[in-house]
Amino acid sequence: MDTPPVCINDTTLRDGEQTAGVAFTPEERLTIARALAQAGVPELEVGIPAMGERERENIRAIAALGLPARLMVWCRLNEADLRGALGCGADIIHLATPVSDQQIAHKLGKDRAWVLAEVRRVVRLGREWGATVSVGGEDASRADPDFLCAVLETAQAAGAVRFRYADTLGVLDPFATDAAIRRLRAVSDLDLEMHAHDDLGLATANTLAAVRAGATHISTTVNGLGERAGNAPLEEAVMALRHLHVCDTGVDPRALPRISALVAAASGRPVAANKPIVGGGVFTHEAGIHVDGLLKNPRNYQSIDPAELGRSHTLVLGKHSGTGGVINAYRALGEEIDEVRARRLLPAIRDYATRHKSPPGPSTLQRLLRGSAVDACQP
Ligand SMILES: CC(=O)SCCNC(=O)CCNC(=O)[C@H](O)C(C)(C)COP(=O)(O)OP(=O)(O)OC[C@H]1O[C@@H](n2cnc3c(N)ncnc32)[C@H](O)[C@@H]1OP(=O)(O)O
Ligand SMILES: O=C(O)CCC(=O)C(=O)O
Repeated sequence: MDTPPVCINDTTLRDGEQTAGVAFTPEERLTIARALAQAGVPELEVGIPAMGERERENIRAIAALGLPARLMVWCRLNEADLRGALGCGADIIHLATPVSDQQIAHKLGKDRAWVLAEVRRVVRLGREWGATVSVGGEDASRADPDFLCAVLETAQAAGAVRFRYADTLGVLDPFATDAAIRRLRAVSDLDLEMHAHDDLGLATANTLAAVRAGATHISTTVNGLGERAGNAPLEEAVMALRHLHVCDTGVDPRALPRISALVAAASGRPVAANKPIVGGGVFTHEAGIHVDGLLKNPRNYQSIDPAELGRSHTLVLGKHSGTGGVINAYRALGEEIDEVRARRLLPAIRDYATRHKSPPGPSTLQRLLRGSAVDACQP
């Protein structure tokens, strides 16, 4: 099923940097913003002006790059934050308010009527001051759906161009996401942004469900950085939309591994080997049956062609290897061995991999080959 194009709003430099313990230098922020824009990410959420003059300088420095991406800044829904955001050079000022009764009462000490009145007042003020305004519904996934519709209608009537639906605590599954976004879509044609968190490992799935249900924008972060378990990873969203929804986000997949490495270094958060799309091990194969299948035809065990990402398959030997993999590994070293010889080598290869917790390298393979030749001469 084709889905309409969706606009990625990458928030690595806002929610991503909110990961506890992560702080980018001003230079890292510029490098990350540049890399994302050059890769084709159309929109970047680049910071929180209310944090102070230094952060506003950081935001202005990104704006001064003149990148081919729209810039958004995050504000609380109040006049002071809005005022601080003006003059930062952002294209969109995002004004966020809690929308669940829990947060309205126990974080703000207010009520629903106050929230609606503030949406009306502060969004209008932003419009009067010449800003393009987006409204964020924090904790939308725990909010009363009827109230959420009222917030959306109020925001639109006041002149907001977008509503961000935040699953702030990552409590949705794709079915609940579908229902929630469809409900909003039914009452309003306002642009809708899905902002998913990964507390239950469902951020990417929920983001895709939101797109199917009519979301026009999605929040992502590189490597899934973000509060607690993080946000929907940019690399997963781009590749899942491309493969499952036949949706081209405009982001060049070949740029994703480099951006992932850049953000991993700048954040001090290494990427797990099995992290989808960008993990070091996600195109590496050891198991005999898989290696045999890949050697016969890569499509036997390939969902994503690693070449799409500028990557390639790597075959290694280990405890689960079969003779096909062993013959292939020795061929790569210029040694032609037959199946009998390969089978004779397997126990030593398995033993090595078990003891070292890593595949044998070329010199070890040569040594094992010489050892097996000696063994073969024994009576
Ligand atoms: C779900 C999210 O990711 S929201 C984004 C969260 N990001 C961050 O907090 C990172 C940046 N934050 C900061 O630098 C600081 O928290 C600041 C500058 C925004 C505010 O700092 P302080 O004024 O010292 O307040 P502090 O952080 O202690 O408390 C937050 C205040 O904002 C209020 N607040 C929280 N969300 C909102 C909102 N959407 N709209 C209006 N007020 C809000 C809280 O009620 C609290 O105010 P109170 O003390 O009057 O009750
Ligand atoms: O912009 C918003 O409203 C969402 C803020 C956020 O990061 C969240 O709720 O998870």
